[in-house]
Amino acid sequence: PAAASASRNWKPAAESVRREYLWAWQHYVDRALGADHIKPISGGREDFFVQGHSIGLSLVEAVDTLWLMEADAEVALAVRWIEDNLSFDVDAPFQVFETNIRMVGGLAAAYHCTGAPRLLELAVDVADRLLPAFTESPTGLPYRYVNLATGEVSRPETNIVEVGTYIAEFGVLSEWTGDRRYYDLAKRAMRVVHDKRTELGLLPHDIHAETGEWRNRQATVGPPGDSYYEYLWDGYALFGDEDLRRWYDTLTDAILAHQAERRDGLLWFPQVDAFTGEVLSREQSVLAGFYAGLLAESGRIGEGRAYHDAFNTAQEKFGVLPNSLDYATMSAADPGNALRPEFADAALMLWLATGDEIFRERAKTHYDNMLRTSKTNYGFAGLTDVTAKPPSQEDSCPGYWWSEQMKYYWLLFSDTPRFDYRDNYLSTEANLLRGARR
Ligand SMILES: O=C1NC[C@H](CO)[C@@H](O)[C@@H]1O
Ligand SMILES: [Ca+2]
Repeated sequence: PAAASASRNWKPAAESVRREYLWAWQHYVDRALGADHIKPISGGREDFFVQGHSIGLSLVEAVDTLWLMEADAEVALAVRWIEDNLSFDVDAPFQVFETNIRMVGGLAAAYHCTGAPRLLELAVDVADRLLPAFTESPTGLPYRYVNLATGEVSRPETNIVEVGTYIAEFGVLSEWTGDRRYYDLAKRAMRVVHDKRTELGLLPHDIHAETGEWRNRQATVGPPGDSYYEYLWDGYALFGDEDLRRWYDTLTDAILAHQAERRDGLLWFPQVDAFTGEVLSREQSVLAGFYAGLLAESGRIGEGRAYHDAFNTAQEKFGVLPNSLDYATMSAADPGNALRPEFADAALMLWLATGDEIFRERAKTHYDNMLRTSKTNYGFAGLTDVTAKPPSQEDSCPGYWWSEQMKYYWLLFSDTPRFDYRDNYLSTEANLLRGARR
């Protein structure tokens, strides 16, 4: 990357990230191998998708991170576990969105990095088990749940994230297998949502998969709006689909016109009524912070910088960002932090887009604060209150921790030869679907 300014020596930071990750990985292998989650304080195991039946979520999420860190023995162990143990023939309803971004995406990224054929077979296997959610829907908007063994679909009360966050994972499956069904089904759902935008060009976030009717009035760039917008741009960036770019630009122009607010020189994105533009809430989920990176990736660099500046003001105040803050009062609306990665996600995207060292500095602060507050007996723990002294931990470590922030820090600090810094793609779960240099 064209790091214009003379940058500091980032090697020690990169070595710290790799050391801490492999330390946590070893505890997962020793105490929770095959579990969806390790419980980092007690060393216990925890299920994510289906209570009582883990499918190795954290392991699948870790493969491409381990590979980028050149931890090849650990990659071999993880791939071997998947080849020997992973089966999606589970008679239970799985959430289609989470299963896609984590398992389809995790397996596709592992295949992209290692080339192990079983990984692609399993990505296709689980994607095929998700398809009834799309093909059974009268509108093309997928149901929220599908039974992976029987194909029974359920829960049509859904949202634009859970109907519109598939094109990256489904698109590479279509590219790698030649079967266009995945791409076409993912794109159709995105078109339905775009075509239902309001007069202002805004989108409410809740929708019904059977009637196609909006179920609320509020628009947000946070959950459950966020990755719908992200994947419009990503579908263009990955596959050159001009429809997706046009839909993205139409909706983004409307967001910048009606859903942005400058306050005390900082740029924020309040929740607004999609039909009238009235501001409904100035709470800002920490998950919305990814949007600073998306704006920068998609040519709105000034706005991307400004939004990251806003979240950085909050990081400077809180140390560890709360799950949700109210930017009118800069107070913690939800004082927990479930090890959310979005600030680091956006820092990486902004650094790749600008080469500006400030984003590496901000990500280093994010890492240092996480290390100081979340590290515990057998790994890294979410926090129940970032404002407590010291912040109070909870016995949980989410699957995305293994795929997201530690990978972002590693890519920002290591300059690893295994990553193409000029031509790459990381999904909303940070799954590497383009740019692995084997
Ligand atoms: O898009 C996502 N939303 C929620 C998680 C991280 O906060 C993660 O699963 C992913 O980044
Ligand atoms: Ca994301």
